[in-house]
Amino acid sequence: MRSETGVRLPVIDFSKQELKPGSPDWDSVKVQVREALEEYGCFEASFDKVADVRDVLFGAMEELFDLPKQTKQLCTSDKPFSGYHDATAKLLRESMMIDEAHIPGNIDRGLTNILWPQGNISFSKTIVSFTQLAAGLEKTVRRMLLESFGVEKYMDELNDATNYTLRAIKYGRQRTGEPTLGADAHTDKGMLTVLYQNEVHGLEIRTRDGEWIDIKPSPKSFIIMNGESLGAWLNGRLSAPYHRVVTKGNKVRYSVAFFANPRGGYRVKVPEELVDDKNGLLFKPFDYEEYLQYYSVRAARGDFTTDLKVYSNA
Ligand SMILES: O=C(O)CCC(=O)C(=O)O
Ligand SMILES: [Fe+2]
Repeated sequence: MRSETGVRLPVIDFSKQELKPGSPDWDSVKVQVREALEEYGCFEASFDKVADVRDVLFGAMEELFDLPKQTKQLCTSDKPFSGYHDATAKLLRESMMIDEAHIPGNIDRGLTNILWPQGNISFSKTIVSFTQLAAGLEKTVRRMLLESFGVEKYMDELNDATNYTLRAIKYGRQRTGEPTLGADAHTDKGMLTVLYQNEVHGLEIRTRDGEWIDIKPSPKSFIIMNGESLGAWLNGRLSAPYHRVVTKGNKVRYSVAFFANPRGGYRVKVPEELVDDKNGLLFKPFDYEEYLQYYSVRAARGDFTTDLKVYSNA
């Protein structure tokens, strides 16, 4: 976790049994979450339970990406970045993304039944257990943040408006040994991202001082990252960190990105409690999926700089 610059991402412990709202442990973790997101836009969340699914999860990912390309390509979607995306001449990254991944049955319908028409119960079970852990952790972090900004009354509204999207990613082996770009520098567009990876590191985060730091999470940790939509909803009180993936060795890197995104059709609007004479409104209400569409057109041209400060400036 210590990079060449000496900067270390905060590690916050979410494994305590008694992490219940209002408890002393909860209040202490809440303060750490807010400070880490203010400083870095992300942190390492230590969460012992994920160790139970680790081996089967990366086994399932190997099984998925080892399927023939024509099979993977059956998973399609109209939404930007969703469905299957093959590696390109520029990037060794393959990805498979599924929407509303937290709804029981969607993993079967959108993924397993298409990839394995004869069935693959263990694949579905593995992915569903992972999404439940990740969604639980995302809700805990979001509740802490909302409490910390005094706007916890919006928790249920945001829950109803959340589309959890799961993206399984494979960064292929590269034989040159040279550092290779796996994901261009970008900011995540949704509310919060929960990342989990195998033992091959490569994620880098840009600090406020413009330095890139290597992220080397423990096998028992997720990385939690703030997205642009949450920053905008909080009227600019948090911002989304630029990050990229650079792989160096000749081992395959698997990661799972679990995104909490606002559902299409829901207008993301800054709560009135966060706007006053000293804090004027910075972001106009916006529809996340319209914004993602707008961004994806630019990203396809290699422009990853679009952000809500431009798109939705009040
Ligand atoms: O693979 C990773 O660790 C990061 C992936 C990522 O940044 C993304 O999918 O938005
Ligand atoms: Fe990202």
